[in-house]
Amino acid sequence: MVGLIETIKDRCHECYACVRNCPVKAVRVKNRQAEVISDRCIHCGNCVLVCSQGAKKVRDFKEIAKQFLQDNDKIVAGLAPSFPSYGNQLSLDDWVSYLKSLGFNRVYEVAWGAEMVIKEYKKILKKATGPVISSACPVIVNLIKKYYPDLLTYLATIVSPMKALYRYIKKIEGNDVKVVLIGPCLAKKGEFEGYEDVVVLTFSEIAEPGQNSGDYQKIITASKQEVTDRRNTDTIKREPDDESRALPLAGGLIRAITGKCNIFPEGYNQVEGREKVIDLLNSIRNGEIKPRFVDALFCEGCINGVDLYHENYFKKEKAVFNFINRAKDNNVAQAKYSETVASRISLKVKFKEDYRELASPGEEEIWSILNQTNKFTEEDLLDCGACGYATCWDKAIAVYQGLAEVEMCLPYLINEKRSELKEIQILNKEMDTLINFSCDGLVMVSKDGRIERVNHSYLNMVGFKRQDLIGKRVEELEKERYIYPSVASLALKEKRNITLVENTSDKKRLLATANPVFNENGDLEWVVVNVRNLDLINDEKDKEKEKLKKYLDNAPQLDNNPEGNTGHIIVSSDEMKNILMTCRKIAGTDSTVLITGESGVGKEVVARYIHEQSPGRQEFVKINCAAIPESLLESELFGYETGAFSGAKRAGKPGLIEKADRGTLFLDEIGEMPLNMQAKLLQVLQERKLTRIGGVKPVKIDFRLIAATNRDLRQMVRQKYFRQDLFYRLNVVPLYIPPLRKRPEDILSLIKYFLDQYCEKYNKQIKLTRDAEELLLSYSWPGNVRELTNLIERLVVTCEESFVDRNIIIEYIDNPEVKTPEILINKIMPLPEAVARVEKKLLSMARSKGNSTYDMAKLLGVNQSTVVRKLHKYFKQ
Ligand SMILES: Nc1ncnc2c1ncn2[C@@H]1O[C@H](COP(=O)(O)OP(=O)(O)OP(=O)(O)O)[C@@H](O)[C@H]1O
Repeated sequence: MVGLIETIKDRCHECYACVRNCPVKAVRVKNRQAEVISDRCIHCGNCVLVCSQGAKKVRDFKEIAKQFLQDNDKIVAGLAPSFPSYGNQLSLDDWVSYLKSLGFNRVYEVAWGAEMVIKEYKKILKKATGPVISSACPVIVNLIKKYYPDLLTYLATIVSPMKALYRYIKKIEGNDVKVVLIGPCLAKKGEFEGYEDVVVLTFSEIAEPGQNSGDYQKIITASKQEVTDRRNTDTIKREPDDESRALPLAGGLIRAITGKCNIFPEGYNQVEGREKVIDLLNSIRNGEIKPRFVDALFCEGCINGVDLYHENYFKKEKAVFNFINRAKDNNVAQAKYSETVASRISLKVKFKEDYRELASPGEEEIWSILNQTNKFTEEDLLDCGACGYATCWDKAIAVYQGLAEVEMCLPYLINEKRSELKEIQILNKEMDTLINFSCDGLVMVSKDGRIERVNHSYLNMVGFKRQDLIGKRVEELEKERYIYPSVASLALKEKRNITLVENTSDKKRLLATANPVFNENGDLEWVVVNVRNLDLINDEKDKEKEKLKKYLDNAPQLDNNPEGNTGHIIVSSDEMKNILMTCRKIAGTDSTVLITGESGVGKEVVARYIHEQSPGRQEFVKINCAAIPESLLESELFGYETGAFSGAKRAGKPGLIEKADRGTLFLDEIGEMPLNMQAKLLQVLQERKLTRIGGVKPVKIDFRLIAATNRDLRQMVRQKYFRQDLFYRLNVVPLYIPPLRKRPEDILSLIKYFLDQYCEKYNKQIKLTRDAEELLLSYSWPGNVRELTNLIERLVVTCEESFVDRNIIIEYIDNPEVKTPEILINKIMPLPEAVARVEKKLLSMARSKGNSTYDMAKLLGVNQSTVVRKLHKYFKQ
């Protein structure tokens, strides 16, 4: 069913003013739009008045009125007695002239209907003893029908003045007449809904009827002379009486009936305005008062109806009094009014109850709704009223009843948005970091061809400053031959990936690939361009590369290493060189780094390297999450305030995180951190603030976090042992350190380095033979660099020989696997030797699987005697 008041989609911006101001909560918020529920609405129009966005639209009957005027010869208007208050306060003469210029045959004052109705009230009040509530205001009628059905018997069964006039017009003008009633009230429109021969318009609607239908403004300025001929020509014996014309003023009806006003508690009561009306109805319902008659108006008099609401009240009141006192020229002959006809018209009406009860939830259901917006205790119920409901409890009930949405809670939304914003800001920062530290040039171009983002590498390549490029059109740069041909411009035109060589004004050649990015509707949004300096790619002697090589050859010193094994970081493999290069690139930022790799590969060494490379960073604070007992971890990390718990030091203590302020916090073995601590750490990372145990004031901290683990964190996230949100927060710059066996180039450099170190330390002279080196090279190093340093130290300390060969080394490697080292072919060797190695390896594998030489023979697909022979050959068994 189409309601009288609709919401204009998209104009509604969730301010909930209509929810707040609807006296009967007939506004439902659905999909973030506040819509009026027509069968709960009482047509008071408050929602229309309070909506600052103009999102509430009252159904338009202007078209029907226009149709009446076009199609009918017989059309009359009824003008409500509040007309003097409207706009420029035209006289009755002017209104009649104007309406006739629109095509109306005759104009009736609704005051005639009021006169009929007043007579009827006088009649029934002579007899009635119990409460009689006036039914002249359709909002009051709707309110009682829908929300006070128990008071329906008190509602006067008399039609409103407008309806009385309508019945009179039909009688006097004939059934084929069409009627347009004009007044300030929205509810009157609803009162006549479903009628085919009558519509109700407001003063504003008739004063601005649209282009070709008369001109209200002209009438305002026209001289009386010009419009005289358009006046009513019917003669009447008298005008409506003053009381009827004063009906739109507060207490108008009671004054007309009794000649006095507001004489409660003697039995007659006058009540206007929504709060007072509702109080009065509640009091009657509860038996607290029993007035004989109530003149009830929902607005403060009809002169305060929705169409007149914004005008000054006293100006409006004065205008009506002036009209009654003939202060203006109102000598227009009135439409025909016959008292005999009027006296024969029935003014009776029957009102039907229209009460619809809503489901009421139990306490448990209400709390479960409240929980959804983080309200778990009474203290969480702020009752701020921002959602339109006076209390959080009322709002939860409205949610249950389908009138409100859970998310309508402003404090909750603000909190959510705040964290979202923080998240976005962090993501943005992280994205900037990634973009800026990419070696490739990156450019983001909007769909209208303007450069929106560029990274440092790109600026270096093209030799422009950021401000010279941002907002510039790629086509312009192409035209001016700064960067040409433009791959972005081409991709924008052709909407596909394109790679080409761009030239710059300083004669550089750039290999540029443009990738168009489309939105979900398939429309082009941006073009992202990836750029590499072609000259650098091609030039082997490129300065950058030389610089890099030089740098890596003279790797910097590390200090403050608790294991005390190394002063250097030794790298020879390309993998490790690349890792160090990334470390240097990110050193200047505060991006979080996650270092993964097997135990002993050098994760801590790399973490310290990043710290050393970071300019201005103060302490390097290392926390081994696996080493601190769970019960102490929180106080160690966060510190505590004086007397935070029994046994706490009297003076309190800063935590390790606080100690890392302006430095680097290295969380080793992060995978071992308990889940509850993970949540707390996440909060610190998000807010960059921490609160000591027992403290209330958060302390701001600025640190770079480097986390390391040898566990598979992704797998742990899947198994719910590790928080996904924390994982993403840590995995901003992921660094994976490969195991030593995957980078044999590092093995020999490390052996040489540690041999020199320990020989010097223990004053020894030891050299490794070639086959000893080969054995170490082919060993799988399950304990990685740590195992290597230990082995070398043990060797130097305990070995008496100056030349250590393969057989000696075997004794130092207690892992049985080494005795059958992994087949690693990194050099040409005699075929028999290679065959022997393979056979030995296969035999040892078969021996670990099979229980007997027969089993081994089966596994290897040879005779048992062959197995015995080969075992003897290789293992002397
Ligand atoms: N590239 C390297 N150059 C010199 N020494 C290294 C290198 N990599 C590791 N080390 C040494 O190996 C030992 C282990 O390194 P580190 O503690 O950094 O490994 P890790 O991967 O963090 O170990 P864990 O898994 O126990 O945390 C240390 O003594 C360290 O100095």
